[in-house]
Amino acid sequence: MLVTLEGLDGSGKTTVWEGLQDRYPEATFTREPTDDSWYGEAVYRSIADGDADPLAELFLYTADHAAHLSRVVEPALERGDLVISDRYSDSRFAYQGATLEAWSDDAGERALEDPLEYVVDVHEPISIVPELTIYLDLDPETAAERAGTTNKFERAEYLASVQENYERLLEREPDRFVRVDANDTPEAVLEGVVTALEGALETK
Ligand SMILES: Nc1ncnc2c1ncn2[C@@H]1O[C@H](COP(=O)(O)OP(=O)(O)OP(=O)(O)O)[C@@H](O)[C@H]1O
Ligand SMILES: Cc1cn([C@H]2C[C@H](O)[C@@H](COP(=O)(O)O)O2)c(=O)[nH]c1=O
Repeated sequence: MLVTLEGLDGSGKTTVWEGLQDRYPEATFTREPTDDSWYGEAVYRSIADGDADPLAELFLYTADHAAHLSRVVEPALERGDLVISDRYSDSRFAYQGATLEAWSDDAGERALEDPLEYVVDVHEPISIVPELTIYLDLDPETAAERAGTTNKFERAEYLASVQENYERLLEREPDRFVRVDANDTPEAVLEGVVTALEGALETK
């Protein structure tokens, strides 16, 4: 079963992902962007470039996703593992959807009518939809504060448009997403996530 953790920068995904490793020692834990491939390295170069081309950046992230799927996710699912990924396709839908929304304002004829839908469509033939996605819900100001504004995405204004996109995704697929309040203590957030995960494992 493929389970993904999503939310704004600083919402606590990595803290939860690390906490889950003690609870589910047999599971495969992975992340996007990948941190052990040249595809992931290319993505991190793009993140560090405040002037990166937004469309090129989308396809760098998507290339990293394709390699992540074929090298890590699919083999683990074929073994029957529980796979838990810290970020996955929804991050692209929400983040690159927001970046491309801003880009479209000045793109003239190249403007995308609905950037989020465009990014979803790019993934449709190549990706695997998670069975459960846990959304750690936190307001953009607290998220930016917790994240410490270390990269170009971690600004409250940008995160507000990312949050709007996440809300659209939750509305589209209410059965796949479970919302967990990320304002709680780290321990309470982890318990909320474990409860959601146990529920999904039971109905499997
Ligand atoms: N529930 C919580 N309450 C308060 N602080 C938290 C909570 N969870 C995590 N933090 C703190 O917030 C910061 C960001 O947490 P974390 O790295 O887990 O977030 P993230 O969602 O993975 O961020 P990013 O997407 O930027 O990697 C860390 O300093 C972490 O200790
Ligand atoms: C997978 C993915 C990530 N991002 C952004 C979100 C973060 O600001 C950075 C790095 O992620 P991390 O979890 O903080 O290490 O990349 C993105 O814009 N699109 C994506 O698909």
